[in-house]
Amino acid sequence: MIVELKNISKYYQNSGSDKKRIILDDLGLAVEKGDSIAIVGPSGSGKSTLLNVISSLDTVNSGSVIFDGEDLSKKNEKELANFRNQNLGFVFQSHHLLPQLNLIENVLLPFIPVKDKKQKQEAEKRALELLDFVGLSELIYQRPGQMSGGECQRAAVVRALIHEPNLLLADEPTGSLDKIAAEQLGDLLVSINQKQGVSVVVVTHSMDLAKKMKKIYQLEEGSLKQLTIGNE
Ligand SMILES: Nc1ncnc2c1ncn2[C@@H]1O[C@H](COP(=O)(O)OP(=O)(O)OP(=O)(O)O)[C@@H](O)[C@H]1O
Repeated sequence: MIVELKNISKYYQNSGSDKKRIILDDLGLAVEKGDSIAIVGPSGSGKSTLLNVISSLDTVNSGSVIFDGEDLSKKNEKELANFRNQNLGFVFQSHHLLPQLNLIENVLLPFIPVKDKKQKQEAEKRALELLDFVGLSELIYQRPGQMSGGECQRAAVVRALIHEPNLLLADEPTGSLDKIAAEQLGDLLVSINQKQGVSVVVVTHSMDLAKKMKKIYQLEEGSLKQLTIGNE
């Protein structure tokens, strides 16, 4: 098991009243090693909140997040930051590549502070392998402005994988892509899961993307219900 959410509740206090707005209600979820999971649900149902709870970027009112057997609520901020750096990769709706850097520089950005020469060389080797894996080898000296939206988003996936995370968390990764680029990105997430052995949790409005994952959960009224249409 990679992550287990146990009895998670999260609410916001409505301003000016005593009423609580419950977002996650005694929710449970298990992410097994090798899983690929889609979370779908209406807008505002709490999908991004749930993803942020998994990564401990957001706090909960009760319940626990267990990652590789460790309870994340026992960690302080610095330990949590280290934990995220070591274990998680993130992809968002926008690629967040820096426009003034070329593709390879963007991907290797996390390694700028690293002093160890060997570690830097290994990162560079891995970056080139991953860029080849996602079909971007030809573009390594291009800047984001010279690349398509789909290419930028695939580059963002490479950047998320550069430090070999166990779990990739993606929030609407195809939200700003056209149909063909979205299809390619979905297929890329599947091959990362199957060939690189990275577990994937993706939040999406797109059933086309969700159906590529092994399991699909619908988030509604604070709870998750597994749908039977996953690709398992
Ligand atoms: N800091 C906050 N204070 C109060 N309410 C909040 C806060 N952050 C989020 N919410 C509410 O929590 C609910 C869940 O938000 P969230 O972004 O997780 O939904 P979502 O399912 O990802 O939505 P979408 O599909 O539209 O992106 C929303 O109704 C939002 O207004």
